[in-house]
Amino acid sequence: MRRTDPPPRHSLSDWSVLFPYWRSGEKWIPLAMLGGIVGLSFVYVRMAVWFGMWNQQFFDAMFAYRIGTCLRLLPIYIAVCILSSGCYVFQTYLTQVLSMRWRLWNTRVYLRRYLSDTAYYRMEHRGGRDDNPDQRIADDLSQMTILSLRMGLDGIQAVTTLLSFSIVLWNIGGAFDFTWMGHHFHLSGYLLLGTVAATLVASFLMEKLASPLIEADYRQQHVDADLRAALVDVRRNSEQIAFYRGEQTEDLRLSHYLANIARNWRSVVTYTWRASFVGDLFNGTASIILWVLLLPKLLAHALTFGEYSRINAAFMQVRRSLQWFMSNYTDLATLRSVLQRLHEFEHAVSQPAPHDIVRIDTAAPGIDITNLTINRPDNTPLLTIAELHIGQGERWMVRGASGTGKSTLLRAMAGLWEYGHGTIAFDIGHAIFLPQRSYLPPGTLRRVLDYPFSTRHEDAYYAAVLQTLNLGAYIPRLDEDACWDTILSPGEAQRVAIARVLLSRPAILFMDEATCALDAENERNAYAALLAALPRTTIVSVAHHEGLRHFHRHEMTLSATTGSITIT
Ligand SMILES: Nc1ncnc2c1ncn2[C@@H]1O[C@H](COP(=O)(O)OP(=O)(O)OP(=O)(O)O)[C@@H](O)[C@H]1O
Repeated sequence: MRRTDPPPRHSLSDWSVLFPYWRSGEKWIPLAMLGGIVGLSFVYVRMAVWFGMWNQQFFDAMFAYRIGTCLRLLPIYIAVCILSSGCYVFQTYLTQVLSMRWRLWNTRVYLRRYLSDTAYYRMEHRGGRDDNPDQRIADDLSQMTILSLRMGLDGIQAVTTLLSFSIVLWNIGGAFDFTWMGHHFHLSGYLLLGTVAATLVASFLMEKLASPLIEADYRQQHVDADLRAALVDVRRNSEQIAFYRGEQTEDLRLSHYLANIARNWRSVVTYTWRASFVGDLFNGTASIILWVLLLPKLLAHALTFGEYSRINAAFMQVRRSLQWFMSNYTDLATLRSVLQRLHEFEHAVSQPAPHDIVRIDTAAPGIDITNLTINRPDNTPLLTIAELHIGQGERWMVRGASGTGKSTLLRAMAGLWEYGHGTIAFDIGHAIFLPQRSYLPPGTLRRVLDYPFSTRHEDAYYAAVLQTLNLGAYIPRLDEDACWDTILSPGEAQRVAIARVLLSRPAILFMDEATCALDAENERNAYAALLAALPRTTIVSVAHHEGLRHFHRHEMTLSATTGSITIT
């Protein structure tokens, strides 16, 4: 996301990311669990109502010095306490299990969508708001399930509590009769009305003071992610930075992100402080509010201690449940920004890959290009190929000055370039692309050599291929689990990538300066090995080194001035 962009407005459609799990084929078990959790909430609230009645009986007996009644009431209380704690523990357990199941399901779905149809590549190269997919998949999904379950269930419990204790408060609060300016007033359920009015005033104040917290929280997630991404950048490029001794510049860059965090954090602190102040003030003054509401009863000497304790419990419960929105304000703010980010992510992964450059998967040997125009992202033309046929087993060298579009041509062949139009036909399923910098995933060297396939070969085959490419020293380390990306030199990494080709024996091979880090002898050796082992494989190779010309029968030279190709 560009930092100058204001955070987007929250919209109702953001909430749609909550629903797919509950409509999926797996919905029955989670729905049953959810039903169990909600059922336990009702039981829990029913017990709280019972505790209120017990309080009244117990304290009335206590202040009437009826010790026998008190002793009779105590064991029942202990039994219900144990039952209530059991309900609470079981409910917590069910909620945690449900939360994890939901998170795992969502993460699997997101990963599938992120990794399908090269969405991960397009999101990275298009720019825009859909940054930090790692944060979306790893953190936001977890937060979404935990927060929405907790808040949803607390919300249900708050409503149930509110209804149950409102009835209690209405019934035992009685009416308030008074005369004002010569008129007689009769106010039924005034205790309940007074409690609701006081809580709503506090909630209104809270909304006014703390609503910017949502935006501040949204920005906070972004600035935190920026710092994390910059640190990953330093880790990935540690060697280059160390060679340049770029520590100071990196320090400045990281400090810039840190300053953004600090700046936004100040807003978060201010808005949180405001919200907490109103919430805390209201909590602190609750007993005074109740005292004021009870004044008519006190003045009329119409309140026993048992009644007071029951009213107090009911008042607190009604207040707490009404206050649910207030006390969860920060969580609600976080949930809304999490949903907003996930919605943006969903929007980004669901953007269809443009297919203006049509790739036709054909079983026919060779490659056919028709009316191909490749543009730059700003739609200015870069390269045009009217008609080109590359026959099976032919070796083509692609040449041209830097920036003429050689790598972009290969990107278009791989279906990764979306600007332009035309048709490219070849056996897509049996083609391999070798970029200049190979990807070496963590794991054993054997796994690195097999990537991205899971086909296993005989040990002797791996050994022979490594030996051919002068990588014999690594044969004993085939099963060593290591970070090969940092262990192997760039030239060795390129030879490992060529070893992959020799192992997987593709019908078509595209290489983009895939041997540029090798010395002349190893480069010649690598090409000779490829040609000897794969005589029927079609090879299209972007290369600058003159020494490679004699490994190719054909040459395609890209022109910077005309944007066309010359074939020799
Ligand atoms: N993602 C991108 N966004 C904007 N411009 C791009 C992008 N990728 C490539 N280009 C532009 O397209 C042109 C061709 O780039 P390309 O990498 O294909 O050149 P090349 O011929 O392979 O160069 P070199 O020999 O230096 O590797 C360049 O002007 C480059 O700036």
